[in-house]
Amino acid sequence: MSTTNGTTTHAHADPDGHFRRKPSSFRDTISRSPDAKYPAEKGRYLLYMNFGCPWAHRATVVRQLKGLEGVVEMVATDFDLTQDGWLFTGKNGSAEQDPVFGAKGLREVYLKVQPDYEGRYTVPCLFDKKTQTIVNNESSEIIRMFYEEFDELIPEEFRERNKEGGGFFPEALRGEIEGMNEWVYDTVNNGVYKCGFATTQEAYDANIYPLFASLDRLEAHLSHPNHQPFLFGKHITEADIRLYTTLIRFDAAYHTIFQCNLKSLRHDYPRLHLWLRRLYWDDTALTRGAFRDTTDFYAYRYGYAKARGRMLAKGHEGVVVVPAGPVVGIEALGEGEGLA
Ligand SMILES: N[C@@H](CCC(=O)N[C@@H](CS)C(=O)NCC(=O)O)C(=O)O
Repeated sequence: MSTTNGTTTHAHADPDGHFRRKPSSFRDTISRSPDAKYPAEKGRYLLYMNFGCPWAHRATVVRQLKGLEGVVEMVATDFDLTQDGWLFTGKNGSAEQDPVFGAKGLREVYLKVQPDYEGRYTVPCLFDKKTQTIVNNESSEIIRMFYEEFDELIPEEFRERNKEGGGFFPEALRGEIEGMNEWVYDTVNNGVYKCGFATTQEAYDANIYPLFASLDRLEAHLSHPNHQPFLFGKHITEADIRLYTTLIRFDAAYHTIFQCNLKSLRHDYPRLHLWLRRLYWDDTALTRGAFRDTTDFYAYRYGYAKARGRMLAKGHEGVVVVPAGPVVGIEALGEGEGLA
């Protein structure tokens, strides 16, 4: 985090060239219990998000998968991240202005809630309209609240306990899902940022190979009969949701703009690619188009191109990080493909 002209801006890499994501600040919980500090209530909570951010995407896709559209309000900022943070502009899917405070941007919302707040003004951000506080701005926790805590307020078929397979975070698979979350977060979800925001060759090289080792590991994981069509079998779980929001951005933005280009998903990972296409194109009762509806490729191309440009312009003008890929410079000719 740095301050220029009294304006808080977003830092990328630390002085050693490595990007390190800072922990989220608001960590309260909404609960199904009526006497909780934040009880689940229809219309009480609001999710600030935008269509570019993969962490916000986790929350928007779960909100739609759970049928929570009429229960938790959603307000989009513009996906164009400015010097002043996320803004309400009326463009790029954004609301004209913040519906609660009439704020022009998300920073103002954070500062209304906590005037001495010094963290980042991030999406997703789950806001309580009744007490005018931010309940939580950590996507991994917001999605878990969405799985179960609002279940009394939605139709029977969307409730976790009524789902064959036990829902998005089933008891029997918790250990395995948590295990996968850990390495996928570090090397894939956040790994792409560590490559794209690296400002030294050393930082990029330290992260690009672990990223592709993890994609290879995921490809191998999907070859197991118990791991099809989804990562843990017949039912979509949290592991699928958390992987989707990164992989749907992969070829469009991370491969090109963040230099994660040893391989592409569409040409080099047939199982992962099929897994991704199935989620994106599904219109059955399983997802009702939730993955596709919450996906916006232009937001990814624009948002990451701008973010990397801004990073280089801010004191890193001379930086050259040489991309590692493609791993094969040019494919060899096959039998009979030569000119002679
Ligand atoms: N740990 C957070 C990360 C959220 C996050 O980093 N969001 C980014 C957008 S992708 C953001 O709002 N950045 C604004 C900024 O840094 O000013 C989560 O998973 O919810």
